[in-house]
Amino acid sequence: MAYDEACGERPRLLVVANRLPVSAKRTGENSWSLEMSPGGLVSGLLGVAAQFDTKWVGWPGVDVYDEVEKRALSKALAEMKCIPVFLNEVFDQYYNGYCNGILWPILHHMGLPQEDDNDTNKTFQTQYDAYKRANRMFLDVIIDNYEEGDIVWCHDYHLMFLPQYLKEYNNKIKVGWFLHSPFPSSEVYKTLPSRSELLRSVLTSDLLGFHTYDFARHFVSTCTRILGVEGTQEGVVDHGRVTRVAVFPLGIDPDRFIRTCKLPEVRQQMNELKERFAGKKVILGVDRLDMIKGIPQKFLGFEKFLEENPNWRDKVVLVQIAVPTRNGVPEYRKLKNQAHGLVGRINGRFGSVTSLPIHHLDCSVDFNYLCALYAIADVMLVTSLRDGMNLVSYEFIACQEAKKGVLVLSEFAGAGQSLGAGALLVNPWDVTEVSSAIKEALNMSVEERETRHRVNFQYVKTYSAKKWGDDFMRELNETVTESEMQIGKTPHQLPQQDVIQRYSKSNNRLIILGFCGTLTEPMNKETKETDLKLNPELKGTLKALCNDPKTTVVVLSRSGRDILDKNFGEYKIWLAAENGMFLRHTTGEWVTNVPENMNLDWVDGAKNVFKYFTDRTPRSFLEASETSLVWNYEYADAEFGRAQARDMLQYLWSGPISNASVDVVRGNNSVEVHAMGLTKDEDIYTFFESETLPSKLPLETRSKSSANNHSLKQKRKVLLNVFDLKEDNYFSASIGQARTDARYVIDSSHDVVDFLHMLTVGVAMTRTTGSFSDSDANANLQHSNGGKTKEPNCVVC
Ligand SMILES: O=P(O)(O)OC[C@H]1O[C@H](O[C@H]2O[C@H](CO)[C@@H](O)[C@H](O)[C@H]2O)[C@H](O)[C@@H](O)[C@@H]1O
Ligand SMILES: O=c1ccn([C@@H]2O[C@H](COP(=O)(O)OP(=O)(O)O)[C@@H](O)[C@H]2O)c(=O)[nH]1
Repeated sequence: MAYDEACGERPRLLVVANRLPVSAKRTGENSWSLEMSPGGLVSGLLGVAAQFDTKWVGWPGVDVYDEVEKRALSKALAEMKCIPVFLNEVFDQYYNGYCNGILWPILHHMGLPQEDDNDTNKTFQTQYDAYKRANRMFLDVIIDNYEEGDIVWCHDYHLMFLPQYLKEYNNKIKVGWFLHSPFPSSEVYKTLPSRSELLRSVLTSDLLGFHTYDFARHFVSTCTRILGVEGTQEGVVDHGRVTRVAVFPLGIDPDRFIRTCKLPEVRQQMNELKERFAGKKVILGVDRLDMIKGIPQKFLGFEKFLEENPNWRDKVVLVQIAVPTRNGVPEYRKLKNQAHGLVGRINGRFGSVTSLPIHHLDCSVDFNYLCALYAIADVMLVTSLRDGMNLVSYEFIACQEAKKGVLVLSEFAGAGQSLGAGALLVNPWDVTEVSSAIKEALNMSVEERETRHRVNFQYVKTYSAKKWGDDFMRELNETVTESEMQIGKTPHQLPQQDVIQRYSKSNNRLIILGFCGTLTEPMNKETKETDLKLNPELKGTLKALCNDPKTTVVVLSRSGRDILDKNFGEYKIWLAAENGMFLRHTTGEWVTNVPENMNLDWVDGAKNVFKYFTDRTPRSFLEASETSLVWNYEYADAEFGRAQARDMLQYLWSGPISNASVDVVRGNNSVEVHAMGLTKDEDIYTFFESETLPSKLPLETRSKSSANNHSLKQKRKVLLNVFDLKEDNYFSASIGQARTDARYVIDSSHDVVDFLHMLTVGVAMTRTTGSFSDSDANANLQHSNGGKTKEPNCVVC
């Protein structure tokens, strides 16, 4: 269902992109002609606009300084729902400079150009300043046109500062950002001066979209490496704030192409073209004349084909439409000369008086003619060296219902991931491979062409631009709703005073405590698992709590039996080692809680991988037990630690744990693998909350561990009865973590010491005076809050 159908009315949308869908050309004083703008971004977005109440904000394609003229052009554009941003004097340094001279090559793995020492008016810094200024100019226009509730969808690398500016202006605006180009590997991105500021700004958006998983993965890993933030399944997490990162492959409006191919005038153009190329197969190329499109590589591949297949020389023609683009950038001007040189060489080598193998046009063509060309071509040749999507490939397929020609497609275009099944994929750098693919395409049987075409045609029909827009908007709305709910769920400080009062009055109490970070003495960067020690300040308090016959104290830890024995041997306490795999009664004997048939074959292999990374990551450490492995890099360099964790997970998934029944938990600063179904740290907080246990198991593992769930439910039932743990009758608190399933938070392990101490004081006072008053509590506690009325029986920290 489309988004608008679900909501009843069309949502208002401001689409903000560098280019408006129409560009103005001055035809006289105060008069303009408006032409369709080139490029896939515009084509793609045109397919989206209908289902929203859309207005476009963007550069109109010309400089206009005179206010009267500005008003006239704005009026003409308003009829097309377009709002101009007049960039004028900023344009050159912003668009030719920072956007297309610096960002574009970086995004496409082409490296930063050398800064020109002689031109002090045009440096990285001046271009960067212009870029920021231009982004502010977009903001100003948006502010003038924004109405409450509008969704603002920013597009592409031209507008990386806009999300931050928008959120600074009004944090409530729903902001999405979509990148139409690829996102590079962090190794390439990190060469960019000002790399962090751009990432930070983009991360203020609610939703970030990319064409492919590769680009999204590069983005997330770049953020983790450069900013030291956390990368998760959902996206990027920074100080508890999640920026959702997702994949939305753009498509086209296929029906527009199918309809156009049926128009009489287009049929007429097709006939003319067929006549013009009678007796020859037509290979078609349609690209902006951009370095990323691999036009020289295409010519070299074609030259090789002609060289090696003399019988084809007068039977094939390559028609290349090279749409002029970004002439203000020196690299593009050089490319034009290079392309012309190659065309001259190849035509000179293989042409004759009456026929030329390459027809190269330095111009754009109108839409109808483009459709006619797509429709009559036998082969479409796309050799991009790197390309966000490449919609030309889609358009060709949409126009080939009758002919069922072959798409030869670069594996480095985003489209390679969607149309790879029906296309012949090539590495454009490999001229021999391109040449062979041309040959294969030209000789392909009708049956094979039909099968390949069917696959791709189905894809192009289904994954349209409309679907792309719907999916992005739906995700944006869901993301915003979820994050609003998350804010509502942020836990409050533990109401210590209230807990103490009710704890004192209760006759049957259960305290469940963690160990590391809860009861341990303060740790430093060098602390190892084996060195963990119970905080000496707690000894007396813990003894008092354990010796109280009305109180049962449990320490539930990830640590192994040895460590717990060493620290708690002298206490009358329950110990649950390895997250409950081993239990020790207050009398001191350990019992195993491991299911008999549990397969632990994976442990040794995984341990080697953990050890490898521990050895190579200074200040990280490994906690290994019989059933679980935890690699902790809390004290390692944050950026390096995260990068290592990611690599480690990749090794683990592809090797030792690929077929094992394990849970993998990616913590803030740790990677944990444990036998499936064991309680994870955070599960204890939800254990008493609801009937569905454990709450956090990933969907795909739930069914496998249903037997385990059943036994957990049983245990829960027993505990609920014994301790009378009604819903409101217990208090769970996590230490210093904002994102938690616990109901409350306690700021630090110091506060845990104070709080546990106060529990014993409360009991003593109640015993001597019969009550524990607010003033008693206030005299002793720094952190206190108002709270509930029922008697608490359970405290989980
Ligand atoms: O506006 P220009 O500087 O003339 O450039 C035209 C567009 O080029 C880029 O297009 C990208 O978007 C397409 C649609 O998502 C995608 O298929 C293609 O692979 C990309 O190169 C650029 O990203 C756009 O902003 C430009 O408008
Ligand atoms: O003379 C032309 C030839 C092509 N196109 C359009 O330009 C877009 C190119 O998009 P693509 O995604 O392939 O690459 P981009 O140019 O955006 O990098 C396609 O929609 C083409 O229909 C155009 O406007 N004029």
